[in-house]
Amino acid sequence: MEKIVINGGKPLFGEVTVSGAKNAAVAIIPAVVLCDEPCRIENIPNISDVSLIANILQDMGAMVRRVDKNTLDIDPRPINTWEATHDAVRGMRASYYLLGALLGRFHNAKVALPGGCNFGVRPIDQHLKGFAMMGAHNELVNGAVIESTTSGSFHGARVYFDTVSVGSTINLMLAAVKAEGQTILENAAKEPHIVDLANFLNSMGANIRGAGTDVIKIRGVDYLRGVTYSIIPDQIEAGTYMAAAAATRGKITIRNITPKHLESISSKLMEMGCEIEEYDEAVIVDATKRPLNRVNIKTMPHPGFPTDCQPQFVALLSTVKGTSIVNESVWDNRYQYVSELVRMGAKISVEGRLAIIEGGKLTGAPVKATDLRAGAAMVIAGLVADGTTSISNINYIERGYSDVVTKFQSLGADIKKIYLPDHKHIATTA
Ligand SMILES: CC(=O)N[C@H]1[C@@H](OP(=O)(O)OP(=O)(O)OC[C@H]2O[C@@H](n3ccc(=O)[nH]c3=O)[C@H](O)[C@@H]2O)O[C@H](CO)[C@@H](O)[C@@H]1O
Ligand SMILES: C=C(OP(=O)(O)O)C(=O)O
Repeated sequence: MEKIVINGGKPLFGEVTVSGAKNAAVAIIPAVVLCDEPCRIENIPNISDVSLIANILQDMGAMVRRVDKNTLDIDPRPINTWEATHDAVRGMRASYYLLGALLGRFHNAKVALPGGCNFGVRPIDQHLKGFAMMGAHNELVNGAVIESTTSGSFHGARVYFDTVSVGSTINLMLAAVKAEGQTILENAAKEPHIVDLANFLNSMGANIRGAGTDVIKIRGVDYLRGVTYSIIPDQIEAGTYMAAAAATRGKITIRNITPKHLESISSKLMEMGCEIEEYDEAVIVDATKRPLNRVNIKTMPHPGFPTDCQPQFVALLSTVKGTSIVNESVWDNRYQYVSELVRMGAKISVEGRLAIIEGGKLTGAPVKATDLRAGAAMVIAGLVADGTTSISNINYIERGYSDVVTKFQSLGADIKKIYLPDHKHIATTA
């Protein structure tokens, strides 16, 4: 078993470089399935979700070659199946993008239901509604696999999403890129990774307009050429380091970022009393100047405050005097980690979608990562807490954070990863 162990209480100082965005990488890699030539993808984060989706493509016949730690060459031409039903597919959320990509390429797809972080129910009704409007017949097989089939014709459609959904917007873009005619997506999500995916597809010859607004128009094309493409910086990883700098009352420079993607996070930190200096591709967060203020936060689809930074900011607010209220408006059940922060002395009560946080002192404790960003929240709490925090289930953290231990070490944190022998059952004799 592996754990992250932190001796807390040291403010962070120095510089850290953000990796490529997880949620862009895990959409762009399956999008390569639609391409008619090989592609090179750069600035790929070194995380387990990327390895998993790359392995899934390889199992389907794609030639995948790791050029270096952050670059993948993918030749999708040898893929000769529209089935992805093995266990790895269930190991991550974004594997459901294979539904849109395979429908787009083969007009048929059979893909296992996805996994990903557990926030209660994560429905895919809007994805399936869109595929059906484009001519697919969707069936849930044995409660575990979605089979989407067509009689050959797969065409554009006007799809109005009942809810703003990142996954459905991406999946429908993938399905529509090579479909016959025009697809119009209304009430579409506007996250930076949606724009990145559209830029990637357009660089290959797709015809997508409006990504980043709530109406996206896609005219189907016949051929997508191979390209070299570099993934955008990770907004959420950047937001995590920003929260960590504030929580430890430190001052850090975060490089390889897009300031525009961080506006909701920067403005919340400024409201708390942090000083933020923005450059073209860097941001400095300075929390050394004055005591921080309590704030309220409501998570929203982009450009609102991202739900994927909610746990990290709850950890930060647990250290800030006064009562802060966080309203999680995207997910029904994204506070499962709160009981772990409470072990560390945080005073948080959860009422439905609200977390009410009474800021104070944190003390090191053994805690677990209950999901990816919950794990990041434990790291932030551990960096602030008096004493030692050990975090288990760090495989969740490694789903989405490249080199998290070395990056925090470079900011002066006393943090390390340890390997513990697995507990063996010792047989007893009568
Ligand atoms: C791999 C990836 O990019 N994951 C992100 C993606 O997840 P994901 O794409 O799964 O999240 P969505 O944006 O689709 O979900 C947003 C809301 O819409 C609801 N919904 C979604 C689809 C659907 O068919 N029906 C429906 O009701 C969900 O229950 C949720 O309440 O966006 C989330 C919201 O920013 C982030 O937390 C995840 O990190
Ligand atoms: C929830 C997340 O990821 P996923 O949708 O892949 O579970 C996340 O990145 O915070």
